[in-house]
Amino acid sequence: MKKLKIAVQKSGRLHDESLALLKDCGIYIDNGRDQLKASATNFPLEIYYLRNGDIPQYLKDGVVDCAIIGENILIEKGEGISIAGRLGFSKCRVSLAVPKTFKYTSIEDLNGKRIATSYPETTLNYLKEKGIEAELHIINGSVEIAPNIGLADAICDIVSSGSTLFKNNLKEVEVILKSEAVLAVSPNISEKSTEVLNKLQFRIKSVLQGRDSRYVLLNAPNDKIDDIIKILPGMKSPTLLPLAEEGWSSIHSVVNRDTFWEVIEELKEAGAEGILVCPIEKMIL
Ligand SMILES: Nc1ncnc2c1ncn2[C@@H]1O[C@H](COP(=O)(O)OP(=O)(O)OP(=O)(O)O)[C@@H](O)[C@H]1O
Ligand SMILES: O=P(O)(O)OC[C@H]1O[C@H](OP(=O)(O)OP(=O)(O)O)[C@H](O)[C@@H]1O
Ligand SMILES: [Mg+2]
Repeated sequence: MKKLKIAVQKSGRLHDESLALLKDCGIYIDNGRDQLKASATNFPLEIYYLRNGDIPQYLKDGVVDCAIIGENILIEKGEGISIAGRLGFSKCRVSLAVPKTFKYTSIEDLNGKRIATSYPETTLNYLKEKGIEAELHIINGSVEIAPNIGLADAICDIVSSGSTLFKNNLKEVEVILKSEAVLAVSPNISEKSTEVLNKLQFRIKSVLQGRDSRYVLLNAPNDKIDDIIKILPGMKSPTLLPLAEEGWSSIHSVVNRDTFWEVIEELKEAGAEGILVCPIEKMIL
């Protein structure tokens, strides 16, 4: 089978979780730490370790078929590259920020100002859309320092927890876009490689659905079953099994990770006992 070429960030914020995702997909990679290229031993996949910022060009040129990349980089320079799926990690936003002392009331306040950024296209497009003209200073890192050293009046950069802005006496004033890691696909991918990509995507989806869900098992007296089942959605409907003790049953179901504490409280109130919550490795709907 033809090998699918996938780009993964060589080092940085996306690297570890990208490899963990492939591992959870059951893909084993023959790895030397400083290798630029590696092969999976049990799946037709070749991994290219590249810089996140360089990956769009490799996708456009068809050097790689697909990539795990920050969505914000695709928005900046990924024209023509499609997104096959969102991966749920490296969540952040690209925002405009100004010094805390700047009396900011609206985007109009940035007219004629100097803005430092590593994302010139994203910044310019946003300003253009709002009818604002500003002078851009393109820098590759430590953008948040620019206002403090007199290089710019404002910045446009990645914000996650906000602690870098806070440490540099800046405040976020406009969110331009939200981003997370995505699976991006080259416009030049071949039909044969698309077949492998579809298999990979199926595995990724099963892993992500599993990560988002919890398997819940509980015991309940039979006269409480109807009330409990109303609380539990399940994949199709909850599983119901009789316990050895007469008049009792075991109920199994799948609950969303983000809501399961609330669901557990409701279940207890409805008469559930001995509740177990287990992780799900893969979930295929
Ligand atoms: N603080 C953060 N919190 C969450 N996600 C982030 C954060 N900073 C960056 N990201 C996301 O992770 C991606 C990679 O960031 P990182 O700083 O590791 O590399 P980079 O500077 O974009 O790239 P390169 O690999 O080219 O050096 C970004 O494009 C963004 O999508
Ligand atoms: O809101 P926060 O949680 O503080 O995160 C935001 C910071 O994270 C990123 O930098 P990173 O740590 O990746 O350093 P880099 O500039 O070397 O890429 C980004 O460029 C911001 O500076
Ligand atoms: Mg960074």
